[in-house]
Amino acid sequence: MRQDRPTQSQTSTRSGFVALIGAPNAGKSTLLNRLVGAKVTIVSHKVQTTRSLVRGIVMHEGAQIVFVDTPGIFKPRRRLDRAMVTSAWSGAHDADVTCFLVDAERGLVGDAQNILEGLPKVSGTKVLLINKIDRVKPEALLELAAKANETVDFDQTFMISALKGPGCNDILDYLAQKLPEGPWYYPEDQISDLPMRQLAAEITREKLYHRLHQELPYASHVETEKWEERKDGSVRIEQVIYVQRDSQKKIVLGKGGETIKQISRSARQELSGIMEQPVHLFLFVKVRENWGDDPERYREIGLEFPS
Ligand SMILES: Nc1nc2c(ncn2[C@@H]2O[C@H](COP(=O)(O)OP(=O)(O)OP(=O)(O)O)[C@@H](O)[C@H]2O)c(=O)[nH]1
Repeated sequence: MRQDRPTQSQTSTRSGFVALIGAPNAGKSTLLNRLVGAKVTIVSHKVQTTRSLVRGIVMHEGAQIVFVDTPGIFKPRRRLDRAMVTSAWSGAHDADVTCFLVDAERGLVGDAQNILEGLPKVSGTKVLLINKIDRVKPEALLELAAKANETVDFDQTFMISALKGPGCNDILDYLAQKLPEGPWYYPEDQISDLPMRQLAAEITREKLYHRLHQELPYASHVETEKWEERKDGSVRIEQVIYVQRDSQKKIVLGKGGETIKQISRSARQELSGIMEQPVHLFLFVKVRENWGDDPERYREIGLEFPS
């Protein structure tokens, strides 16, 4: 999964992989987008938004820090769940540094506690990030930090608010000096390794999450099928939203196609902004009953198909 370290000898630079792991909704995607300074991964108030490993690249004080945003780790039930959780742990096992993000308000309960107990098996530097400090009293933070450090001997602990900013720059300062010496993996101006087609599909999926409040988004999946750069400088993108039932298709379309129009409009606006060019976005909804059991769909998302 991770790339081999480039072979040319260079000693003045540092580089490495940093996995962000945590329970669903801990704030991993929010943190990654803040550290990178741009949107590379989707955020929603619903859990389990991130499905595969997304890399966000930060240049800081001569170091290239390649963050790997993992799906939230939770007790898997469906096949898709299993693939997501396996992918998250493999992100940690491959990394030079693993940052465990905890939601300060929720504390070390349920999934967060299970991850904490699994962390001793992960090698490399381990960092505790206590997030959402804007939501709790300072005393509670110290208690939480002490409790987590009883189970895992963290190399460093940071108190942060990924949403508001405090503490986030300190993480970069620390990581920049902690990563091993070596040449950079990616060009200096690259901020993500997510192909544009996939990012475009993720943006539409985010709009689906925001727009529809039922259980539906978990049963849906977006793929970019066509991508055509036009002579006038615009791009024409066709995407398919896969759902599992006819009733779900109706919900996505909405009355007179109103819902899908709104989803399309906000996805198009965001994409045009990111790509700095006009975008024509066409969305289609298809029913595919068993997409959750189809290996091809997993490959598209970037996950291993669990047996
Ligand atoms: N108040 C507050 N809210 C935050 C903070 N960081 C993240 N959030 C919110 O927490 C929610 C979940 O954030 P995400 O970044 O999607 O969480 P995630 O860990 O990537 O979630 P999954 O994709 O489910 O694994 C969103 O509504 C964020 O706005 C923070 O520092 N303070």
